[in-house]
Amino acid sequence: MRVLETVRGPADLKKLSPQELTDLAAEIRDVLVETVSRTGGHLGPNLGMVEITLAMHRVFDSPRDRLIYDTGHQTYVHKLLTGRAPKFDSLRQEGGLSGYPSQAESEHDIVENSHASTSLSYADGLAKAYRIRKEDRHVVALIGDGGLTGGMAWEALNNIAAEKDLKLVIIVNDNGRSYSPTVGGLATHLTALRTNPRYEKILDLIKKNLGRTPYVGAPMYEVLHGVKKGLKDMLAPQGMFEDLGLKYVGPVDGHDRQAMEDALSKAKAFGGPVIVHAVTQKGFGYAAAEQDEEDNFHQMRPANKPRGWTDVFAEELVRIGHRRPDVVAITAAMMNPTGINQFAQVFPDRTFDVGIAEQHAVTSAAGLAMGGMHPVVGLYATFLNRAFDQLLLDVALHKCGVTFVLDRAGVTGDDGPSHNGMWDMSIVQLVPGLRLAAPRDSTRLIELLNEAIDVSDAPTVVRYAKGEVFPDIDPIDKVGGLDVLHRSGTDVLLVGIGSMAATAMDVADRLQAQGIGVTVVDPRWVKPVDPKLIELAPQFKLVVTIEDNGRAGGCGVMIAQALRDHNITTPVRDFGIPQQFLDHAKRPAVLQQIGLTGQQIARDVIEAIAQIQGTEIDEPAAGRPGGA
Ligand SMILES: Cc1ncc(C[n+]2csc(CCOP(=O)(O)OP(=O)(O)O)c2C)c(N)n1
Ligand SMILES: CC(=O)[C@@H](O)[C@H](O)COP(=O)(O)O
Ligand SMILES: [Mg+2]
Repeated sequence: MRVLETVRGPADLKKLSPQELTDLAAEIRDVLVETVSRTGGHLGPNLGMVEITLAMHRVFDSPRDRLIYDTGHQTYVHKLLTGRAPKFDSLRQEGGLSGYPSQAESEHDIVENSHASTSLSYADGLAKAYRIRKEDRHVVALIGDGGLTGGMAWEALNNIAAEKDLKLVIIVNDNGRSYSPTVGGLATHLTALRTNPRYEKILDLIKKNLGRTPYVGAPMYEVLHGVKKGLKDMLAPQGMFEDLGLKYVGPVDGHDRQAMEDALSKAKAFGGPVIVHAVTQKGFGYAAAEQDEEDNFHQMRPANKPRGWTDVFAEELVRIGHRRPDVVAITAAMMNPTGINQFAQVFPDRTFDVGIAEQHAVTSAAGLAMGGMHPVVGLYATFLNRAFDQLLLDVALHKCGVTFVLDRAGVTGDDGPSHNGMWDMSIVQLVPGLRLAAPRDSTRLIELLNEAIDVSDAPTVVRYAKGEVFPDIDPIDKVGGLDVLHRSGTDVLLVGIGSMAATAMDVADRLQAQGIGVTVVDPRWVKPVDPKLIELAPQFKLVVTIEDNGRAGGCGVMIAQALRDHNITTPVRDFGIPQQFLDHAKRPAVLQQIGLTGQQIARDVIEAIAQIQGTEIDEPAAGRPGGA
């Protein structure tokens, strides 16, 4: 029987011998490689977390002691050790294990949000609560070197450093990478702590000399190895953590389970905030991941990935860069995933990776614009949430010409509720002067990106979905700023927004088959509302909008408001993502669940038209969230 099969929870770990623990680590790595290669997910980060997670669960008593993981993408080992090994095959599958912590899955899980740099704030709050309630519990927060480049982490550290009696252990999992190598002064400092030349030289000297002394030498070196941390503390440059007033333990070899347990036990005994600096390698123990230059298999990439929206953007941005020397690109630690790496290869001096620091990225972009540049900020749509105030009052208030390119907009699916790009078109509606574009295909993405960077007195946003780019849908006509995509009558004016234009075409065909005349338009620029839409609406019985964004404050709501503002009474049905947190599943499955497929929308529209005409329909549509 495999050791892993004997581990039904953390308590079982404490009974294992050193050899069994070594065997267990190897078994876990085999399971990770075999499963994640099939299901997709974060293989690299989790291969780097095997010994650390074992040590965490052997030194602390989860769930009495709370274990918090920053971003949460590195919790597969935690899941395997907390009773979920039998279900691990269902990772990231619909109805299966989430790729992130899930309170519904286990009492050992607490933070579900996959947005980085939040763990220390949760830990600060939790530890204060236990102190007030006089509960003798530890809080352990694991944060990566990438997570530490986020501003929230430093806000939290500033507070934690002042609370000398918080039972809080912070493990910095320092593998030197976010996706790509971690950037900035912090990364440099962590490297200094990790590889202090004086320390390494002295240690090598001791190792060499002692190694030559028979019998006594080797054991003596082991003794020194045990005091290695002390040596390191003494020789390493005073860390900023200690300058902050935080107790610092390390650097510790994060793949040496015993060393990690010793360090965590020391930290636990301290009884106040302690930072344990663990040095690991992303992808450790699996050569293909260790040698993967791009991102050490941070996120499994399909072998033959089809041409996607990101590729179209990446190539066009390089073309723009050649003709517009004022254009610069900014990424928040996601150079490759956003496609900005191609611009960086050609224009390295005009590319800025600011770390996982979206707020800084946006306000720095405002500064760059004030200085005469035209920044293009590449983010995942969901991560713009974090920089709303900066967009509103640093960029838009000053009428800065900054272009935001939001990838992974709409339902992304696999990465769970906090990764869907379902809030961006709602929050940008609130920004005065901002212009929002939603391309339906690659031709429109290229057009709209070029139109956006020509706007120099307001923020512009271009947003598109995850994955494969949709086939071009050429317009049959143009009316003002509207592309007319289908024309079979004036019962329904169907506004297909961005990637949902293809769905709108499907709906139009289904309605036409039922004798309902439809005109499908794509506004391309969805904010401000195109005056032509307002002019056309009275000619129709019903206006229908379809968007891959939350319905609350979405484009549909804004179009309905614009019609009301012009005293137009044509009713509007807005279809979008219901304002819910959506469980992980593949995108098509989620769209089906929320009623955002052509068939479901067509059925709702037929019902609506029947109500308007006062006629009966054969089979009333079953109620569904997306069309409500
Ligand atoms: C606010 C935010 N921006 C970007 C991301 C995308 N992202 C996911 S994991 C990751 C890198 C995390 O690096 P690190 O914290 O060092 O953890 P590691 O993967 O190295 O273990 C990034 C940038 C995110 N989850 N949250
Ligand atoms: C954890 C994280 O934020 C990303 O790694 C996330 O998994 C996005 O994955 P994609 O790049 O595949 O959309
Ligand atoms: Mg890292």
